[in-house]
Amino acid sequence: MKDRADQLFEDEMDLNTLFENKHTHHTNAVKVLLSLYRRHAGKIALSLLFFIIRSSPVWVVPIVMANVINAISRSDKHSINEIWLNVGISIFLMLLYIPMHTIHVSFMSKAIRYVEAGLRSTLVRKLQMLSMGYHGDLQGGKVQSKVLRDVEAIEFLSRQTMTTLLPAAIYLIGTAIIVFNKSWIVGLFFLMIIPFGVTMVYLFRKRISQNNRQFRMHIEDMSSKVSEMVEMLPVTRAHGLQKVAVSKIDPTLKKLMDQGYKLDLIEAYFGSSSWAVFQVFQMLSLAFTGYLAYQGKIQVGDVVMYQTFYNVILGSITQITNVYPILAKGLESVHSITEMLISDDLEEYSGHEKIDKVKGNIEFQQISFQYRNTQSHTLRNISLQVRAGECIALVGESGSGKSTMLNLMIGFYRPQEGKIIIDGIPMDELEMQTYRSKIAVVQQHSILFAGTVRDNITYGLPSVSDEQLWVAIDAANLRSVIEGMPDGLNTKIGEHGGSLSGGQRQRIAIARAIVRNPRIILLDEATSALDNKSEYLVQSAMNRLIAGRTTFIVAHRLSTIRHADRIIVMKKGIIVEIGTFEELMEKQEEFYSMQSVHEAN
Ligand SMILES: Nc1ncnc2c1ncn2[C@@H]1O[C@H](COP(=O)(O)OP(=O)(O)OP(=O)(O)O)[C@@H](O)[C@H]1O
Repeated sequence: MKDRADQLFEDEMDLNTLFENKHTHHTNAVKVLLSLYRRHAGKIALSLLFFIIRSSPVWVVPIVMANVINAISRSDKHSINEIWLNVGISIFLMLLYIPMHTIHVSFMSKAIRYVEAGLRSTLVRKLQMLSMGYHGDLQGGKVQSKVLRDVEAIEFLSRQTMTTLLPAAIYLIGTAIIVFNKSWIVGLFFLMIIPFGVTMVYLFRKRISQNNRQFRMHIEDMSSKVSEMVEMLPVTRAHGLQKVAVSKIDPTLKKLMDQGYKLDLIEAYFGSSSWAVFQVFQMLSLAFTGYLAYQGKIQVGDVVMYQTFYNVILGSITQITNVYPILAKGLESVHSITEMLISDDLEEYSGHEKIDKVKGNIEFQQISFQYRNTQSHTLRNISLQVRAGECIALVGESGSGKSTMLNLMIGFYRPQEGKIIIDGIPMDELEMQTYRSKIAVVQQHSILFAGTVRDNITYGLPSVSDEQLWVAIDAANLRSVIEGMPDGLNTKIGEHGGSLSGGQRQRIAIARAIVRNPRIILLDEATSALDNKSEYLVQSAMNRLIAGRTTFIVAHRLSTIRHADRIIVMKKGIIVEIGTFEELMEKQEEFYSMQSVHEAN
């Protein structure tokens, strides 16, 4: 039973609705960021309020300094108590900084952390909703880069906005108000710097954001190449192709390095130019207020005060301009994530009809199917009726469309023409999650994850008793293997099942299927040769799995083909023959010739 608090947290974390209404691919990154933070507006307002209180020394201290200097320089007009009072107020405000700053950070951090966790969780949810076609197009590394790197950049952007940008803006506005109150001539002089800052940001803005976009693309490219390289590692080593593999990555790294260097240079040029311009202005300001004091228009202490205020204004503008490149980088990441979150390339089927008991009758009606980005149809005009409990072997040359048939049955892809009907209900109307919970898929390369043997077998099932588990394990011929493991069912297996043999991995996948008690089984029989004993163990486990259930097997072994109720022979996306083993052998056509080639080999 899920905790109520957990459920509330989960609901709050799901930001998908925020992106659902946006059908444009040019969503403004700033707007997206604002909508992300909208639900935390209260926390941010409180955080800023405490920030203003904690920052009060910035404005009070220069006034105190001026008061003290003026009191000293005109001691005939001021009492010594003024000095004590001024210093006392400053010290009080400085001590107040400690609690006020902590409260300010705690409100801010809550808002940022929520958005960060919310974005990650929304991305993960979206990944589960996107179609298999989308995942096919997108390389794995890119997804990782979005979930890890881009969310981090957005967190950094938020943090910079709240710890640098907004504070600098508050300092700037607060100080300007005080200076204008004291002397509008000095105020006007100070404000002359602002147009300079704005012009500078504008000039650099375009170049920096273009460079950032290119840099991000290079990083995504690199991470997908590296993950591809890691995946290919066994093949690469086995063929002694290490040099080739490395040389495929080097040019990408070089491009990334060049682009990064270009970016650093632009940022350096941007930073140094603004520094120099502002320093010159500071000297001009000293000359200006010094001149006013010389003329007797302001007091000596005021020169110090204005100079300090000038530094605050200068510091704020420098901070705002310096933080711009970081903001640009973060906004680029917002853009990258938005791309994925607004994608409407969702799961192909969205029917609502739940079937409680799947019997396993399957009908293909005139199916034609073409993968996206391909020129021709992978399946053409497929019609087939399968009774519940029947075992169908799919055979045919490589690329003839056997795995595609299985993919269509799982509902990964939707045929452009024709219908698939399950127990009389068209797949379009079916609620996919309940339907799929009645299907078991055993692939050629059994996908295992890092975790215990038990977790791998019961994957995703809420409650499986030990008794049910052992029945499945026995049926999959795994008892002796598991009993021989150091921690039995709780033994950890490495990622992708690295510590198990091929046959053992297949049998774990078979146990995973058996424990689900599916009505429809889709099997991609492993082509890799197992030794006789292992083959026997896998085969007998498989026979127990498929007994009495509708089964489709992409079959490579003669024993499997022989025992199937019907064999479907495929060629270039169409069904060329259907029949039992004996019938097809008697016909002496496609299947017969395939078998003779097979035997000759
Ligand atoms: N995701 C995909 N996108 C584009 N084309 C694909 C995709 N998957 C498969 N194809 C193409 O569809 C055709 C049929 O592939 P399929 O995997 O169904 O064949 P198969 O009969 O199972 O082959 P094999 O026995 O080699 O596994 C092939 O030409 C293949 O290149």
